[in-house]
Amino acid sequence: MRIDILTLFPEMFAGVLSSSILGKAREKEIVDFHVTNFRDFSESKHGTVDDTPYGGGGGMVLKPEPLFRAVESMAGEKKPRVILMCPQGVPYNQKLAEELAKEEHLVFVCGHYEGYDERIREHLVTDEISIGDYVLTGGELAAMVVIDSVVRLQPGALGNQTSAVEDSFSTGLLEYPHYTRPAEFRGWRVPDVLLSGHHANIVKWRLKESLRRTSERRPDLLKRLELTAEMKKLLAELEAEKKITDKP
Ligand SMILES: C[S@@+](CC[C@H](N)C(=O)[O-])C[C@H]1O[C@@H](n2cnc3c(N)ncnc32)[C@H](O)[C@@H]1O
Repeated sequence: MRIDILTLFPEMFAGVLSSSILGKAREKEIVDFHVTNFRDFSESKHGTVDDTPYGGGGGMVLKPEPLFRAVESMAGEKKPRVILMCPQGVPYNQKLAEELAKEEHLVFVCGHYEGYDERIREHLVTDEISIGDYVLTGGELAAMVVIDSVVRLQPGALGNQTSAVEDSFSTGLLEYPHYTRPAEFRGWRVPDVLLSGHHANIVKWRLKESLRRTSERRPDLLKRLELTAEMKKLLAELEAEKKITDKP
């Protein structure tokens, strides 16, 4: 997979793209990152990339020419998916991460200042993504969030460390709790089933705890999920347990 990042602050990416899973994915040639300062594509000799808004008002607006020229310089047989990081975009989630992870080439456009010339939205980008209902100073941190979540889904990126299949959201549920050694710490014991070595019981316990956690923390996720017969049974068990503990 190739990932291009168009930014006015390329230095922000150095640590993130060379560390941990992303750094290893790059070393293993699973992903190829290209970070470009789109100021280099400015038509003005001073490298101007922004201007005041037509109609007046505060803040500066990113001009269309540098970003169009930067994207158009990426000659390739297939047109890349060009993603504008933007608080007005589609809310980002794991489903979208999985969809983007299948692409061969992604281009991230990181904005700054007040916003973009609307023609960038209308005629250059294919997607607009928001990482949440809050406003950042620039699109760089938002792009890093999306890139991290997409790269870790590439085959081989996580090595044999772990699998993304059971992660929260991939299954439609929040993940079950984890424990490691020691089996007892300050009097708090690891659930017996995890020490039992009984694989089928462990699988069942994990599913039940995933359901418990999701129904407690994110009931909205449960509502969207197509429940299997086993899930329904486990949810009924959880409900019965709740009734017992709720008793005065
Ligand atoms: C200060 S913000 C501009 C906000 C804009 N005036 C608005 O109200 O929509 C500057 C840049 O940060 C990025 N940004 C800010 N919040 C974001 C979010 N929640 N998700 C993705 N990108 C964001 C975008 O690239 C945006 O162009």
